[in-house]
Parts: sequence; structure tokens; C-alpha cells
Amino acid sequence: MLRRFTKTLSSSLSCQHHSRSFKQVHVDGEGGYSEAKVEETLKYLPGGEILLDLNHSDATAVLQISNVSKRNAFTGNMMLELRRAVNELKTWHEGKAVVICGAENMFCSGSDISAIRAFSRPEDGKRLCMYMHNTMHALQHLPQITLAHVEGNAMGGGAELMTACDFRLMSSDAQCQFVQKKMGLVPGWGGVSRLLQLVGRQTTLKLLLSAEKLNAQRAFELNLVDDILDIHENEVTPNATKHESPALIWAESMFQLYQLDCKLAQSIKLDVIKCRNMSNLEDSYKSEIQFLSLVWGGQANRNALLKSVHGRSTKSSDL
Ligand SMILES: CC[C@H](C(=O)O)C(=O)SCCNC(=O)CCNC(=O)[C@H](O)C(C)(C)COP(=O)(O)OP(=O)(O)OC[C@H]1O[C@@H](n2cnc3c(N)ncnc32)[C@H](O)[C@@H]1OP(=O)(O)O
Repeated sequence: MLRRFTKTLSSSLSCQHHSRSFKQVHVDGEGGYSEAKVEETLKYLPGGEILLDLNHSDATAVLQISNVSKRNAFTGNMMLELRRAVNELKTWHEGKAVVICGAENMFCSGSDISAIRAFSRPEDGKRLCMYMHNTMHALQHLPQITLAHVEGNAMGGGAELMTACDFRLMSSDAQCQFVQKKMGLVPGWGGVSRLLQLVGRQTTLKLLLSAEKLNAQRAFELNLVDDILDIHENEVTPNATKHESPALIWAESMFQLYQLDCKLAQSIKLDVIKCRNMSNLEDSYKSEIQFLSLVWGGQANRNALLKSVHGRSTKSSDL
């Protein structure tokens, strides 16, 4: 079940003018692919849930993967719920950041092996993976800053899921493993393409060929993760809510997230990912100008101009 815990704020806070929708990678009808058909099968693979908790007051969300008895493996039902949650976030124009984490100090053990069995014919497996490609692509292009908080294990598809986020943060005792080789497979959730972008060809090959189990320090040295979160017990309040998540504390310390203007945060995020996907520099500059036009003269820009370089107020008549 996809749950929402918090109330919607008034639309006056909206910064929806610059939401961008990205094309699906695999389109209905191409090579007989049908999202509806995949979804029909996924419906019959029950168990687990994806919990989406939108906190409108601080413009952050927590998306939790939960299937504790199977170490947060993805059932068919969870694949459907992940897609729904990502679709909801796509249109959340007031959101600045989303943390993706797993229930009970475990990130995710990848696909539920029973789901792989249900799609055992090669053409079915291909369609399942096309579906997950589309979900990962949409996640990667969300307007909010996405942070994977890896505790416990990130295995197989779980390791691929972290690579679809903007930032990866690992608890000091967590582990990550591209274990697909041991399943007789290559990654099925688009992990090869994203790993190549993150760590380059040699490291991608090594990680996939060896299925090496990476601890947080090794993942950090390989540039696979951005930081190691070493939260000591006495630093965590016993009744801490999800929105006091260590990943959000990290984002606040890095980017002053809570003061950051939402429109500006989303523009920076989308500007970077759009240019990242362009091979041609001229097109990339043109895209940058579109994003610049969205924020130039906007609220955050006007507020900044009211201050002098030393933070003192300037007369508005000077502007
Ligand atoms: C297209 C393929 C896809 C991709 O890469 O794109 C994939 O993700 S393939 C799946 C790859 N994942 C794995 O191979 C992970 C398998 N799991 C483990 O290695 C361990 O369970 C681990 C390290 C996550 C946790 O180890 P721990 O000792 O803490 O727990 P157990 O091994 O005893 O597991 C407890 C319980 O969970 C079941 N389990 C774990 N992972 C899965 C899974 N992926 N699918 C289904 N079930 C899973 C495990 O069988 C145990 O069940 P039980 O009934 O208690 O025996």
C-alpha cells in the first residue's frame, strides 16, 4: 500500500512552472512491449510495500522500501508501488529532497527471487527489466534532490537502485554488492549505464566481474558513495522521526537544504541532469539558458540582490 502521512500545503507555495517530464526509455508498442501487461503480472506477486512520507512543512520526503522478512527484496507489488510513488514525486513541485532507504536498517536485497522465477522466460524477463528501467529513469530525473541512505546491505537490484539517486550515503557498517553474476545475470535495472557514469569502465567491469562485496570505505574510495554516515547511538534521539533522517541532516549540513529556495533547488537539479545527458555542448548551453531564465529575477535571486556582498541590506531603490 502506498501511504501518505502528511497534509497538503496550499498551492501558493508551488514552484511547478519548471517541472520537466522526461521521455520513457521503453515505449509501449516498441517490440511488443506493453507496460499494462507487465503490471498485470506484477499484481499477482504480492508482499512488501513502498511507503512514501511527504513532509510538506520542510519540503522533504522519505521513501521506504519495506519487505522485512525478505530483507527488503522487491516483489511485483513493490515494483508497482515504487512506480506509483515515483509518479507522485514527479508532480510534487514543492519538494526539495527525497531520501530513499530500507526498513529495519537494511537497504534492499534486489529483486525477490520469486519474481524472477515468475518471469523466467527470456522475453518475460526482458519486459520486466524494461519496466524497471523506466522506473529507474523516472527516479533519476525527479525534480527533487534524491539521497540513497544505505544501511545493512544493498544487493543486486538494491545496488542498482542506489546508482539512480543523486547522492549515495552509506552507514559505516553497510555493504553493497553487484551480485548479479552469481545469479547468472547482468544487471536488470539499468545499473551498467549508471555505474559507467559514476565510476568509469574499468571499475564497472571489475565490480560486475568479481561481484566484490564493498564495505563503505571501499565504496567511498571508488567514488561510488558520496559520504559515510557514522551516526553514534547517542546522537540519535530515541523518538526521532523519519524526517530527522541522517541523510537529511547530511543534506542540511552540505547544502543548507532547509533554507534553500525550492524553485532554485529543483532548477539546479534539473539543469545538471539535463546537461549531463547531452552529448552536444551547444545544446547543453541552450538548455542552461532555459533553466537560468526560470530563476533570474525570481524570489531567491531578488532576496539575494537585496543583500550586499557582506550580507548587509541594500535599498530596494538601488535595484
Ligand atoms: C535482474 C536481477 C536483479 C538485478 O540485479 O537487477 C536482482 O536483484 S537479482 C537478486 C539479487 N539479490 C541477491 O542475490 C540477494 C540475496 N540475499 C542475500 O544475499 C542475503 O539474504 C542478504 C545479504 C541480503 C542478507 O543476509 P542475512 O543473513 O541477513 O539474511 P538471510 O540470507 O538469512 O535472508 C533472510 C530471508 O530473506 C530471504 N531473502 C533475502 N534476499 C532475498 C531475495 N532477493 N529474494 C527473496 N528472498 C530473499 C532469504 O531467503 C531468507 O528467507 P528465509 O525464508 O528466512 O530463509
